[in-house]
Amino acid sequence: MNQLSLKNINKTYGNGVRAIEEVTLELSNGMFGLLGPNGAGKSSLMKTIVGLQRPDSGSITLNGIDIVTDTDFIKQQLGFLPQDFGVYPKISAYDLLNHLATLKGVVNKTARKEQVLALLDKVNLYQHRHKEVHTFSGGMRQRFGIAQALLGNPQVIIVDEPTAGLDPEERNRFNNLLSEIGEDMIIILSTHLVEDVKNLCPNMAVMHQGKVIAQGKPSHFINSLAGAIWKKTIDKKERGAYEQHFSIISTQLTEGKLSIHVYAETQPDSHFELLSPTLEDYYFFMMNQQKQAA
Ligand SMILES: Nc1ncnc2c1ncn2[C@@H]1O[C@H](COP(=O)(O)OP(=O)(O)OP(=O)(O)O)[C@@H](O)[C@H]1O
Repeated sequence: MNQLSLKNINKTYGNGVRAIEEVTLELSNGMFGLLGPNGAGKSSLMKTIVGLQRPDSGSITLNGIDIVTDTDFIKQQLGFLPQDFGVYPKISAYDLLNHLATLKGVVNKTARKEQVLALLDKVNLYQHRHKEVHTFSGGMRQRFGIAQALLGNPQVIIVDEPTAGLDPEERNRFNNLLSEIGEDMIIILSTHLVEDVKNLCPNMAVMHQGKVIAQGKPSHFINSLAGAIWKKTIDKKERGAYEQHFSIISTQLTEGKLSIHVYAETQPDSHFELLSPTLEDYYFFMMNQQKQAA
């Protein structure tokens, strides 16, 4: 069982933005969802774990080894699928993966060929191995990204917003691939999509303005709101009045009417219907609390 421990991580950029503030997380094998709105600090945290930037303070260890100072160790043990891969050179998927495998230190030619073909098969790109990666669809590129992240059998895989821009079918396929590989290693999925975390991750954390504001199991978070999420359909014009009297955590427009979800310990009025809370409700509840505290 792998153990990744982050203790009191801080990072402030040169422009004064405090992107990571006292982040402490404990992760072991399986998928871990890091959820938060744009700008919450997820990418900054990922880059810090990967070793692309150093934290100002705090420690990160993988299986007891300090990976902030021992960057060679983390490079061998880690695969990264960044938010933006940049431009792909005009070479085939096989040649590119083979080249990346060499960079990752897989020196034996036969072993490298075997690994590259096995990975292309794993991510369902074997039949496309002679095509150039820049001609791939978004979903194929992301699956190729997973193949390169898996080179060298890493213990930790980090994927940053991997399904952004994918159509629902490609997103589903990509998520299935993630959950298949997720059992024997740590996979960190950084995303603003609550649904992806709900479907894939047995453990998660919520980030907001550089801080971890919640960490635990999605089911635990959902249960913590049992009996307290209420729904009512109102007229759009009534929104302001409801906002004044109730703690509205989310709104949804359907056929010109507004469906509101309200957090309340008791039934706000007899027209409110009690709901079984979802992870979306928990996430919006937490975001709402942060807004109120600000
Ligand atoms: N290199 C940098 N220099 C200065 N500020 C930065 C830098 N990178 C990120 N930031 C700022 O740090 C904060 C956190 O950004 P970060 O990209 O880590 O958030 P995020 O949760 O990953 O959001 P997104 O999903 O939009 O990438 C933001 O205010 C951002 O503008």
